[in-house]
Amino acid sequence: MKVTVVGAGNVGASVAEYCAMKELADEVVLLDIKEGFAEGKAMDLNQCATLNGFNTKVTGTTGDYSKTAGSKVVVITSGIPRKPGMTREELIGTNAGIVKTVTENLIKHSPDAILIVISNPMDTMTYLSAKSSGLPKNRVIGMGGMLDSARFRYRLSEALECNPNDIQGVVIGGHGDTTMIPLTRLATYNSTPVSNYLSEEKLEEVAKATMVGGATLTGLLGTSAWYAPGAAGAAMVEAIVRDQKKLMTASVYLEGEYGQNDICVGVPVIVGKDGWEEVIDFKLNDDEKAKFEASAAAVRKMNDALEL
Ligand SMILES: NC(=O)C1=CN([C@@H]2O[C@H](COP(=O)(O)OP(=O)(O)OC[C@H]3O[C@@H](n4cnc5c(N)ncnc54)[C@H](O)[C@@H]3O)[C@@H](O)[C@H]2O)C=CC1
Ligand SMILES: O=C([O-])CC(=O)C(=O)O
Repeated sequence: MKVTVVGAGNVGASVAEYCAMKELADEVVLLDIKEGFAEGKAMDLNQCATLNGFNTKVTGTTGDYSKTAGSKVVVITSGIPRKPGMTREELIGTNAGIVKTVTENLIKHSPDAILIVISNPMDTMTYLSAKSSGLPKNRVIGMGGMLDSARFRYRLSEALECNPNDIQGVVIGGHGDTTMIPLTRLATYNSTPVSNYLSEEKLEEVAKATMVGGATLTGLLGTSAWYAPGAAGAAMVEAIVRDQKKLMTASVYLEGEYGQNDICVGVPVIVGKDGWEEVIDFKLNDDEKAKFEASAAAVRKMNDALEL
């Protein structure tokens, strides 16, 4: 079984590394347009096989899509990342063209694949991929909410001074600095509401830090993050190839769910071998519903800039 990752940069190489480490496929194909880059990353990763004890083979290619043929899952990370001070939305001018071309090329060689879109602005790139691939809606999934939820859980664990794995928490809505919605009301510490332990002010602080999580890292690193984005991408690959039926937040094409139509935006979904299989209704309260509507409106405005 084959998994392809397009874009062998920071995020793509990280997705490929986690996929190899977890042996999620027999072969992981890395494709990039920069001459020799994907081949180099593949060689470096293959030289980890005996050190980390994995049997997945990594193949690198400069733009040869025939090597990606028959992939079960493809992960799209190609495009530019933001620099400090930029928003994700500012990347649309460059990344829309890249994501559209890449999607079309991938589908020619892997018509049965499930697409995981990571390139930013992710919700709009997922919508573009869904439209330009013509694939059934369940086979196009945007990765953002898993990362944002992981950051939310981590920030909550810092505030509670506890193990992050004891925290449950979900972020829905758009994957943008102002559009994501950390669902503080539903977050728990081993099944007990986090509000039992943290003040309103502290919870607000955690939610705000979560929303600008990507921007904070971009400010520190000079480019955007890759370890947690790579791990989140690989977790979605795993849910598909191992048919885990996991509840994950992902950007998917909505037809009435959460009151939205003809848009890809982050909602809780079950992920398994067929892609995203079902949207789960979290029964939002009025305040959360209003935030979700505003978030979807902002994503929709960005989608309007696309030439479909
Ligand atoms: N959805 C999310 O949660 C996250 C999204 N991102 C986004 O992922 C994207 C990639 O980020 P990084 O890996 O840090 O950037 P990077 O610059 O390290 O890597 C991007 C790679 O894409 C390649 N590329 C460009 N055009 C291509 C094409 N037409 N075909 C094949 N490859 C092509 C480049 O040569 C480069 O190697 C960015 O748009 C970034 O904003 C990053 C982190 C999290
Ligand atoms: O912040 C960025 O531009 C990259 C990204 O989406 C994230 O790390 O959440």
